[in-house]
Amino acid sequence: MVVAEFKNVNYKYPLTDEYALKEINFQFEEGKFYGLIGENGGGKTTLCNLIRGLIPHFYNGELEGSAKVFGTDIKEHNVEELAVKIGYVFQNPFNQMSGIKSTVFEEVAMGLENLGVEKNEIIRKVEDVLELLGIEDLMTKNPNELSGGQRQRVAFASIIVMDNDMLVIDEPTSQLDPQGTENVFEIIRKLKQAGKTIILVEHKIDLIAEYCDEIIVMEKGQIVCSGETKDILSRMELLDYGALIPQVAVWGHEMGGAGMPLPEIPITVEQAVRLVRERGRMTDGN
Ligand SMILES: Nc1ncnc2c1ncn2[C@@H]1O[C@H](COP(=O)(O)OP(=O)(O)OP(=O)(O)O)[C@@H](O)[C@H]1O
Repeated sequence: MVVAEFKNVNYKYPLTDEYALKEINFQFEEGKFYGLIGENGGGKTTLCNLIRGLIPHFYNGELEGSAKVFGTDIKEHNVEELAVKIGYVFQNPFNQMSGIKSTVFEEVAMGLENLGVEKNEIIRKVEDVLELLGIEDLMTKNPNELSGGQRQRVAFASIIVMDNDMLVIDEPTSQLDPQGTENVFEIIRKLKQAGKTIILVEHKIDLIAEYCDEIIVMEKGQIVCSGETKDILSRMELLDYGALIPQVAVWGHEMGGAGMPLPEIPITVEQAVRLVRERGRMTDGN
C-alpha cells in the first residue's frame, strides 16, 4: 500500500527564490525502511517536513504539484491529526524528553494521556514498549537522573508507544558515540520488524547500508536516484551527487580496476567477506 505519493512537486520556502524541492516524483510504500541521503542542503529535511504536513501548514511558501499522504492531499490534512499517525524523532533524542515528569513511566505515558487513552491501556502499552527496549527496570526512575544511553531509550520509548504508522527520523545519531548510534539503529530495526514505515535521514552510510530497504538520494532539491539499497549504494556516481557510498563498495570497485573483479559490489563488510571467499574458491578451482 502507498502511504505517501508525490507527483511533480516543487516547493520554495517563503521569501526565497530557489526551489528547496524540485520535480519530486516518488511513492513511499507501507512497511518499508527508507534511507534518505545526500549533500547538505539537498532537501532531505524539507521532504520530511512535507510528509509531516509542516509544509505547507507551518512553513507557507509555494507548493506546486500533487502531494498526498495516507491518500489525502497534504493541503487538506490537519497537522495535529497527522502527528498522531507520523511519529517524529528529533535529531537529538535528548531534546525529546519533556523534563517535567518525575518517573520514566509518566514520561512515556504522557503522549497517550494527552490523547485521552484509557488508564489500563496506557499501563499495558507503556509496559510493552519498555520491555521491547529492554528498560522495564527504569520504570520508576526519575528521567532526569538517567545516564545518556538510558535517556535516549526512554526518548525513543515515548515515540514508539504512540504506535504511529509511520516514523520520520532525522539524523538521530548526529550527537551520539558509536555505541549510542548502534543502540539507536537496533531500536529502529525493531520498529521495522513491527511493520512500521520508516524514513530515516542519516549520514552514517555504513549503517544505512546495513539496515535500509530502499535509498533515496537527494541533490539540490531533486531525487537524483532511488531504489533498492544494494543497487544504489554500490554506484560510484553517488559521489558526484555529494552523497557517500560505503568504503567496502569503493574497495569493490578498486578490486575490479586492479583486474580482480568481485562477482558483485559489496555494500557491507559481511558481504565483502563472503565475496572474497567466493572469489577465492573460484580462483582455487581454476
Ligand atoms: N526554513 C527555511 N527557510 C528558507 N530556506 C530553507 C529553510 N529550511 C531549509 N531551507 C533551504 O532549503 C534547502 C534544502 O534544505 P534542507 O534542510 O531540506 O536540506 P538537507 O538535505 O536536510 O540538509 P542537511 O543535510 O544539511 O540537514 C537549502 O537550500 C536550505 O538552505
